Amino acid sequence: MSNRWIQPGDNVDITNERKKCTFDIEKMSAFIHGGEDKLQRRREILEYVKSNKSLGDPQPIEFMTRNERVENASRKIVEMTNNTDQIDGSDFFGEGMYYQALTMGRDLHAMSLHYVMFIPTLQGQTDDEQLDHWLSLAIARAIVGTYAQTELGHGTNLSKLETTAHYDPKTEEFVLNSPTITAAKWWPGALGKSSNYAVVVAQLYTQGECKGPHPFIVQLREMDTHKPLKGITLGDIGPKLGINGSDNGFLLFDHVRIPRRHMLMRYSKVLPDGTYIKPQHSKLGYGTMVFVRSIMIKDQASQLGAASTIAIRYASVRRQGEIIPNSGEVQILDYQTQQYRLFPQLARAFAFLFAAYEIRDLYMKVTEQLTHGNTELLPEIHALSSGLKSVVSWDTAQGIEQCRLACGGHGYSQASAFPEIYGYAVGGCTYEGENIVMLQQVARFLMKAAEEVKKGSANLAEICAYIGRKGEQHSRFTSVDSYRDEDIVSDLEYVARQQVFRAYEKLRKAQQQANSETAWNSCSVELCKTSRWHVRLYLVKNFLAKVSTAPSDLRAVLHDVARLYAFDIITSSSGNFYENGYMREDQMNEIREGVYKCLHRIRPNAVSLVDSWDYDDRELKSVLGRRDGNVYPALLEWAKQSPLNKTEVLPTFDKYLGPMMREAKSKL
Ligand SMILES: CC/C=C\C/C=C\C/C=C\C/C=C\C/C=C\C/C=C/C(=O)SCCNC(=O)CCNC(=O)[C@H](O)C(C)(C)COP(=O)(O)OP(=O)(O)OC[C@H]1O[C@@H](n2cnc3c(N)ncnc32)[C@H](O)[C@@H]1OP(=O)(O)O
Ligand SMILES: Cc1cc2nc3c(=O)[nH]c(=O)nc-3n(C[C@H](O)[C@H](O)[C@H](O)COP(=O)(O)OP(=O)(O)OC[C@H]3O[C@@H](n4cnc5c(N)ncnc54)[C@H](O)[C@@H]3O)c2cc1C
Repeated sequence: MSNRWIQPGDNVDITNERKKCTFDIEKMSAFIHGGEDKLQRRREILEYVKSNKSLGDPQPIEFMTRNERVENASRKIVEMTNNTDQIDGSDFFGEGMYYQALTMGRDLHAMSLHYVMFIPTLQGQTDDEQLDHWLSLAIARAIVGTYAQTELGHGTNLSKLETTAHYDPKTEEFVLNSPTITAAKWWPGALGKSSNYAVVVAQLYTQGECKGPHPFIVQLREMDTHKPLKGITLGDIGPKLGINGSDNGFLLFDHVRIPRRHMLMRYSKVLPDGTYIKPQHSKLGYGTMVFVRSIMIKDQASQLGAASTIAIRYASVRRQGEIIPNSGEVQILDYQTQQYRLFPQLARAFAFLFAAYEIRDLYMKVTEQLTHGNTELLPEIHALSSGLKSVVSWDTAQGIEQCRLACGGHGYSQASAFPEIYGYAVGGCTYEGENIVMLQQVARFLMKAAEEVKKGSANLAEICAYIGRKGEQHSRFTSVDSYRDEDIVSDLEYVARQQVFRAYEKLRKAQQQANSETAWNSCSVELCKTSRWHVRLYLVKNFLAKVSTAPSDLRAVLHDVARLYAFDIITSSSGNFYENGYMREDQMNEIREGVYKCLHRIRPNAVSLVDSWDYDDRELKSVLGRRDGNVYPALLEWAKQSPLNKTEVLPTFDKYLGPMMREAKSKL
């Protein structure tokens, strides 16, 4: 089989790995990315990005100051969006995200929120007339916007946001105000210096009543000078753990007046006389968050896939220590511990990517239904997107860190790209809803389903139908080889169902002794566990189902990866499976052996599996993970670019170290 990843001059070890591959990598890449046509488009976009020198960085961004990063990112995003004819703009999830990943990397930029939240909010929250006016301006880039919801004092609890929008029927205007310091908007991406417009979420007051948080479109800066408008104070919030190419900002209003029609009125409205028309569903205004939570799953999968690619490629070229004395140093990928550390990360990346396709499809279905006023699927998409966002971003952050550790000392260098990948991805545990909080949203959905089952209703959504099933009393497991996909699912369903009812009963008892909010809090650890099991079950089920749709010659290797994902979950929570004698220790030990078998089977294909994800060096931006495996000379070249190496002797020698040593010597 030809292998496009092998080229002359490559490291011998990585080339030998590629020669061992037992499947068609191009076919696997096409399966991973949704078909041959999609793969072909990726290659075309990559060629374009490589050919346009203005889309590149003048030096690795790790060596830039924050100001240089912000400037470099702004230059590139303008160049990138000058050339959107290179992609199918309607395919944000595929071509849009890939084009931006290749060009912008993981540092974010002046327009990240413009594309991820500002435009989607205009699309989702405006009425037809407003859409006509604002969308064309935003798409043409005549205005640059962000999404300003979180405040210094409140991010999670939206009902307590303090920014106010009082309606004045005399002038038909809203008056935006930040009555306290804690009302300052804080965090919105590109708010500090880049955006001149924002969707601002504020408490709407009309006819003397507060109607809760609503979105408004607000001009922040003068069009020509870019100076803040009167009554508006704003700026950058300073450096962060990651995404330092983005000017996340703060914003305060001092009685700023905006026209009535700047309230986004697709769902809620304020009429000229101040009459409030409420939305058909109270959470329709939260739609943009659901959208971002849904697209985050793919983004996170892609970060974990990248980390796995870097670590697995590096482990194939790094030789250290011997397994058999005096037989030569081995590739560190041959150590079982290394495989145990890395292959489950790759398996997770697959599981998350395949779930991302599902949530995208569900999101599109919900959007279509909403155009007909049908809100039936809102609770389901809210629960699934919240749950996946939480579990996936957590596992991704832990997985990236494992990949870094697995690369030893070089993993700690920014040359590896791990610090940047981690800094970028771990933000996902917090933004779009803090993970623990979002898990509790899932739990609300699950507790309602449990209540339905207790009442004898069989009318459960497919996603939680397992809660209503009787299920087996004992695992059907007899041997790893005969452990069928449906048995694996059935075992996970057992544990997930047990956990649902354990939390349900605990909550019910607590509610008999306290009010429902206090009761909820006293059960919230168990409730979060319930949500995690629900999501893990979903991920395993979906992964196995997706593998069954793969071309037949890819199924064996993918099945090993999917089983590793499932076995790893089962064995790392063995206690849950022993409960009520559902599984025996000898069965669990066999599944543990199954993990090692999977590692052994995946080993020869490991490099080719990560190659199949089709990351170009341009996207990985990692010296350790480079395609050709020539890591050591590249590390030396990378280090030479450090600004500290511009001169042989730093001023610090004349100022501090030189005098110190001279003085010490003179005293000897
Ligand atoms: C050029 C770029 C191209 C490509 C980019 C590539 C990739 C992009 C990928 C990633 C993004 C990259 C960069 C962006 C980086 C960062 C952006 C970050 C933005 C932000 O963070 S914006 C701010 C987000 N904020 C939050 O998420 C706040 C979290 N809080 C909440 O959501 C709610 O307050 C909370 C916690 C859900 C509670 O809400 P509330 O108090 O109002 O409700 P209740 O608890 O009383 O519940 C009532 C009821 O309503 C249900 N519900 C809640 N939310 C929803 C919803 N959204 N939809 C449907 N239903 C909802 C809830 O479950 C209850 O139901 P019940 O009564 O149980 O039936
Ligand atoms: C990188 C990044 C980018 C961001 N971009 C934007 C943006 O563009 N626009 C924007 O508006 N916002 C943005 N945010 C803000 C982000 O949405 C919030 O930080 C997030 O929603 C969490 O809210 P919080 O900061 O108030 O956390 P808090 O709610 O204060 O969380 C602190 C702790 O309290 C716990 N906690 C809070 N409430 C509960 C509860 N009810 N039950 C149990 N535990 C609870 C949490 O679990 C957490 O452990 C961004 C944040 C980051 C980190």
